[in-house]
Amino acid sequence: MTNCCKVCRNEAKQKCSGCLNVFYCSRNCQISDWKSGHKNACKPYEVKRNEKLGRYMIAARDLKAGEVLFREFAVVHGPKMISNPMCLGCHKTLAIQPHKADFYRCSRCAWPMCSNQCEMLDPHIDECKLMASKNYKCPTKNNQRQLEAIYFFILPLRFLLMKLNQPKSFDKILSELESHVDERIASRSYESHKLHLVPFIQKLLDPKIFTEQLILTAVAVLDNNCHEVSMPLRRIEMGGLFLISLILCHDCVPNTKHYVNYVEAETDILRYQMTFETTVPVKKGEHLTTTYTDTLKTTLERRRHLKQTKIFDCDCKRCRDSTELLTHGSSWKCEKCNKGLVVSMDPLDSISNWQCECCKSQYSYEEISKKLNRLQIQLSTSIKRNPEALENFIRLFNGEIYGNHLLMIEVKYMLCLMYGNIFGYEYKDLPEKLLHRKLELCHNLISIYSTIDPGQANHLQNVNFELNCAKIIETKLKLNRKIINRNDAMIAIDECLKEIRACYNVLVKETENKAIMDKRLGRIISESFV
Ligand SMILES: C[S@@+](CC[C@H](N)C(=O)[O-])C[C@H]1O[C@@H](n2cnc3c(N)ncnc32)[C@H](O)[C@@H]1O
Repeated sequence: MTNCCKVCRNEAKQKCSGCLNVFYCSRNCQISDWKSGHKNACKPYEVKRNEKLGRYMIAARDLKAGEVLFREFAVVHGPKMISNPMCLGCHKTLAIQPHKADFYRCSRCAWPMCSNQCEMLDPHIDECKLMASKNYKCPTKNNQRQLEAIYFFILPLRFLLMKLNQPKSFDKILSELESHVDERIASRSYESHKLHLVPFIQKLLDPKIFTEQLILTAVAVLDNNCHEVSMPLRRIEMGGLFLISLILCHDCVPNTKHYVNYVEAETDILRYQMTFETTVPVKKGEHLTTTYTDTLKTTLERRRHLKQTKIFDCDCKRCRDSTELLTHGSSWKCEKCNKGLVVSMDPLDSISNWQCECCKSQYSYEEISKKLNRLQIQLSTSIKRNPEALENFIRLFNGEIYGNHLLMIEVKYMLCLMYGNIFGYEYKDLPEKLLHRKLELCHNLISIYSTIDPGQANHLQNVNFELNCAKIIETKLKLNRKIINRNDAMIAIDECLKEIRACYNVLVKETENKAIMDKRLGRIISESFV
């Protein structure tokens, strides 16, 4: 069957490379269609709506792993409610310089800043003028906790200022975005916003326009829809409202990932660019999903977090399955028979009993929660930078929790990154026993991550990178012992380097990772000469 040009209906051989949905006979026809509307239609996703999810996204065509779905900038961004001291101009985390008594402070509103250049940056100018006009000066706080609390109103204020500067956009956002404001009324944070945030904002903005209800709804919209903008190397830690990104619905096994890159632009507001891309192939019509929580936490923790922050009960395939898709990521070992695994009798009911799959003994929800808390505290007090302490943790609790329990997996991930890389455990110093331990950890982690956060997701790529590094070292050992010949060793090492480069290419799309990844790649390349 021949294809017709979308513009002139002549025979056409070239497909639009963006959406792969339309054909053109010539570049001229493609350009004219782009200008007359294809620019907006040419997207790899479509937005749909249903009763349960509100708006959500589906794939507009078959998508490969690693395809960019969209890139966008935040409409508003700024410090989280509790924030490290940060510059309100460039948003870098601040520390008081040695031998100085205080931060540099904005000459008009007295907020901590990097320097006078940051005073004039875009997101700060409007709030600065407003605060100066109301004679409001940032209070000087001495201890860290007080300092962290002073930022609570900045992001809501920036969002509310849109009502004055871009009223149509603000009203559209407020009416379109889900806030679950009515369900938030019973929460502690709602009460705190009502008591502290509303009166504060109303001192700065006209209470006749900025009513209590408007302010509380705006904050609920932020709480329900903001993404984190986290760039540790740039010392950036804040929140942002990304209007396309927020449409993706949640799944505890997502098929996309996202990252924020810093893009040079004229105004500061354009600097933090969000990219969403697929991590696995997605068929046309399938939901595009993200995670609103941490995929590497247990079902109880993920569902509790989603209920508290996004006000819904997750019933995805992973949450519905008490074995978490056969990974047993939440399972305990039975104390009674010492044989079976203990799983929730109804994972969608957070207070249901748990039961041993083997001897059928039951455990209450309280018992299981207490155990989990105890182990979490124990882990947070283990010296996390020390492999011996982490191996001890595994030995100590091996009898209680299953080896694939996500708390164990967290510890194993730390160990897998440490062996071969940190001082005292670099490959040149690593005993063979620990090299084999690293290989074992990598295989174990890959089997779990491939199920719960598969494809091009960062944890899996990191572990695959590490696995192939360890395999190179193992190959060199075999060569030294003449277990394999030089030619076979070179072929095996080449295969590993191919895998390592593929992981590197995935991970460096997030430019924050580049410097670290370059170092990791450089180290293993220098180790791989035979
Ligand atoms: C960031 S918003 C997503 C976009 C939103 N649906 C809209 O129309 O603007 C998050 C909200 O979407 C809904 N949602 C997303 N994923 C869901 C899921 N897996 N199950 C139930 N509700 C979900 C919940 O109401 C949640 O509070």
